[in-house]
Amino acid sequence: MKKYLIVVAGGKGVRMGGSVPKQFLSVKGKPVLMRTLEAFYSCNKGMELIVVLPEEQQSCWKHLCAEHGFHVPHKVASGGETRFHSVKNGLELIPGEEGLVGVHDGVRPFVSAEVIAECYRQAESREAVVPVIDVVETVRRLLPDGGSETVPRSDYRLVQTPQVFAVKLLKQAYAQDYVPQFTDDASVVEALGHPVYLVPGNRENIKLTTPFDLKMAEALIKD
Ligand SMILES: Nc1ccn([C@@H]2O[C@H](COP(=O)(O)OP(=O)(O)OP(=O)(O)O)[C@@H](O)[C@H]2O)c(=O)n1
Ligand SMILES: C[C@](O)(CO)[C@H](O)COP(=O)(O)O
Repeated sequence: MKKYLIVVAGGKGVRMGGSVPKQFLSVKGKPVLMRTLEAFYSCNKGMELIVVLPEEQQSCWKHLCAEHGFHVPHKVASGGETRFHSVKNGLELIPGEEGLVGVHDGVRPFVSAEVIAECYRQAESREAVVPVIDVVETVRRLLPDGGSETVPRSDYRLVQTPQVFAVKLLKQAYAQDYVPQFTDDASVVEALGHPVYLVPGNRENIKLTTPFDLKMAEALIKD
């Protein structure tokens, strides 16, 4: 079955701050986005990769690829106003309705080969698959009166990417109008009434969101 991956890197990185877009930040000598693409390419060289980047960053990306001798084949789509709009732009580069498509955050370079394989494998029958991890701390919910209460953490999971779907289903989902509750792809698919199947993610698969996460990233790289 044909496999696609949309790697979204069209955000502003406000929480990371700094002048270099976070997907281009160097972690142990290599830009984060290259590490992310390599994680998928080393698993499956036949997967078609689509990178979504803000238009104004695309020439910088081209230069970085030349500078690092980066030859993982990929197409480039333009970033949108929100993650939803960026995914939608990436989907436009996928012809027809056959196959499976994953959506992955460009700033999650530590996804494991096992998680990638399992997400795509389960999507063949489930059509909508999301990797999640357990919550390892106690969770409190804030109450309207200003107080708070502990909630059962076993009722919750933390959501990662890649989220993998049947192409036909994801295209149908992204034809809906945007609402701010669409914070990931599963929420867009669920709005159609389609169930989402959960598989175990890997704890290292952090989203590089703040400067602290960069320190974690440096520590996670073995080479
Ligand atoms: N308009 C947007 C917004 C986000 N993303 C991507 O979605 C992923 C997850 O988003 P997040 O980590 O929240 O990135 P930013 O939106 O860039 O971060 P911030 O909210 O701090 O600005 C990132 O790879 C980001 O580039 C995107 O492609 N297009
Ligand atoms: C898609 C996502 O990575 C799942 O955890 C996450 O929702 C993206 O982060 P954002 O801050 O909502 O853009």
